[in-house]
Amino acid sequence: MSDALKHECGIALVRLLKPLEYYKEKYGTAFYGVNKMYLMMEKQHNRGQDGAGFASIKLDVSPGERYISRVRSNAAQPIQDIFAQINERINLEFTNHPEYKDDVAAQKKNIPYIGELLLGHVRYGTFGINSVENVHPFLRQNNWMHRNLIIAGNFNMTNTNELFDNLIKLGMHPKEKADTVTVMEKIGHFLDDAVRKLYKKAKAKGFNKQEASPYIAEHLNVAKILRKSAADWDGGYAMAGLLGHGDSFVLRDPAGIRPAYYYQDDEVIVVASERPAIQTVFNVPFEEVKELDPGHALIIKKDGSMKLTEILAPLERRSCSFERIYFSRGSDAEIYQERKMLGRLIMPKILKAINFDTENSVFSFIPNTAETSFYGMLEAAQDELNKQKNEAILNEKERLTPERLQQIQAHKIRTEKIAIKDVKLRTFITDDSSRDDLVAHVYDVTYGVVRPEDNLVIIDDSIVRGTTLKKSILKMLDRLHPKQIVVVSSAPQIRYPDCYGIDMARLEHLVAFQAALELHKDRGTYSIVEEIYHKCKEQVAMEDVSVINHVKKLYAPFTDEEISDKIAEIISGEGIEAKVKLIFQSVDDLHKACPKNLGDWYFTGNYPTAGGNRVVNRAYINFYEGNPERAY
Ligand SMILES: O=P(O)(O)OC[C@H]1O[C@H](OP(=O)(O)OP(=O)(O)O)[C@H](O)[C@@H]1O
Repeated sequence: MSDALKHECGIALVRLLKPLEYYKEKYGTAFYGVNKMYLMMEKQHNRGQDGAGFASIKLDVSPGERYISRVRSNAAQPIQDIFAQINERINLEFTNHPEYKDDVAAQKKNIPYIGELLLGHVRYGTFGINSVENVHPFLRQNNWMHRNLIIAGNFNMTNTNELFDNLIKLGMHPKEKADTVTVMEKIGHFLDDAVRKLYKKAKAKGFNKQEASPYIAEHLNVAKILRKSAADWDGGYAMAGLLGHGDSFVLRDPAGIRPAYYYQDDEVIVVASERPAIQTVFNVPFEEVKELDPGHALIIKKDGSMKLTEILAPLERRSCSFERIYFSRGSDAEIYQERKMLGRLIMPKILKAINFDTENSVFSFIPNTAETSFYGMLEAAQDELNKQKNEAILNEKERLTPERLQQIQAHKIRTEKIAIKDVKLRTFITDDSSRDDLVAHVYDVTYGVVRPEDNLVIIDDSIVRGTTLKKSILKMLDRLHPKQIVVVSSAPQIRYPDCYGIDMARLEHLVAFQAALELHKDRGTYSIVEEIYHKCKEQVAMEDVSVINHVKKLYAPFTDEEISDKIAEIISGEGIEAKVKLIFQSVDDLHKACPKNLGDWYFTGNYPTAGGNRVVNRAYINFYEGNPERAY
């Protein structure tokens, strides 16, 4: 959406708890961890298609031997690209050294990428430069093993500038302002500090420099380092890190905005952004994959012991509902039911829009994410039809003939595959410059199933900027000549920017915001736009906690339906012959469907951290002043 660099990504961490020989013996390869990591990343490719990175650490290597490997790619198919590179190198080693085949110790000593500790990352950068330097994991290198830090995160901080200034106050001179660098340098700073203190202690105990290293590794208090580092972070994050000697961690933000799940048995400890990635790759049931609590870190020491520790006092839980609606894979048992419920709950509004005429209505969806909510919508439509049939039978029971009964029973809900998506790509997470063109070409429609007297009911998971509908879908649906097109959004209206990962940074890009502006113009109340601007300006120098979201005032005079109707007008533009009706989920029903993910700031303007209000305030000022900068 504009020009800095943010991340809505997926992470995967694998720690092998047994010696590599064990995996060779049991699973036929010492590269078991690498293979599992490949699958874990593949199963999370929905979270990022712009870049992928992999890092691994070998435990207990001799000085002079390489123990950290990393490979990153921003190629077109980045996950495949990094594993092609990894496999090519491994195969080359085996071809040149057939003697390594059954010698795991030789493999570990001589072949890169193999290791006991592995970290993977898939990146989605909606905008900005997609250079390989921006792809995680990031590395902070040092000759002391335990000072090496490798970071990969699914995160967005609202206060990167403040964090950067705090680093300067610590006397640093960071080489970049990028949020990952800022976060990594912060952890790095406290890691260095902890190492220094432990070295002093070791010295006091009479250890020489060489003896001090294992002492430091053993006593390093990762929780304490994270506590100090994260104290001033404001944002949503699941941050994974490896330390060169073999400790590792994943830290989740105190409001639980970004997701993190883990699983442990006697062979592995695994962490991922999504539960099904773990379930499928390790073939474990739902209940055995646990969610990492907000504000907590999962810390694995080099010796394989694992601890869950509170790092920051948890805030009110406000996990991102957009994860459930769109971002996560719908194969998660809970998410699948939640998406179906979203489709179900919106049915009463649909029935009203089609005047209960199930006979002359075709139900369909915009691929791919909305498919699951379509099934829920269908179940509810089926219930309605059954109700209509029952009523007809009861009304006519005195005069019912077998023919008439058969006629009533023959009535079916009409479902068709109307919209077709020609590429398996997520357009929303494609950078802005190429998106309009992409959405215009990516969809196609099925001809010959819609009649002129039909309502065409089509569900999408969300309408953000409205470009998918305006530039592509509506024009194509109109070529089928239905009487009415009812576009249903399984998500409520997106009215406010998001600054915690699902990147929607510019207010004026949101079609709901544009609709509110138009409504004020229509009603002669446009002066409120300037009033809100002044209120926002007054807040610029305030502390985050005191800032109020004045943008709510822009929407306050209108009902949801008035805004929906105006959006329908905006996206249908000129040239659409069918009547276009737009239906959005209500926020209450969203919460009913997704009770564990109550984070709804993009719909309600109620931000989960203080930084959110600063961001919406800034976004509004930027809009008003025509400033194309990002709000955070
Ligand atoms: O209103 P807009 O700003 O145009 O964005 C909303 C659209 O973007 C997403 O599609 P995407 O292609 O990313 O994913 P999908 O195939 O998983 O549905 C989403 O499903 C909507 O269709």
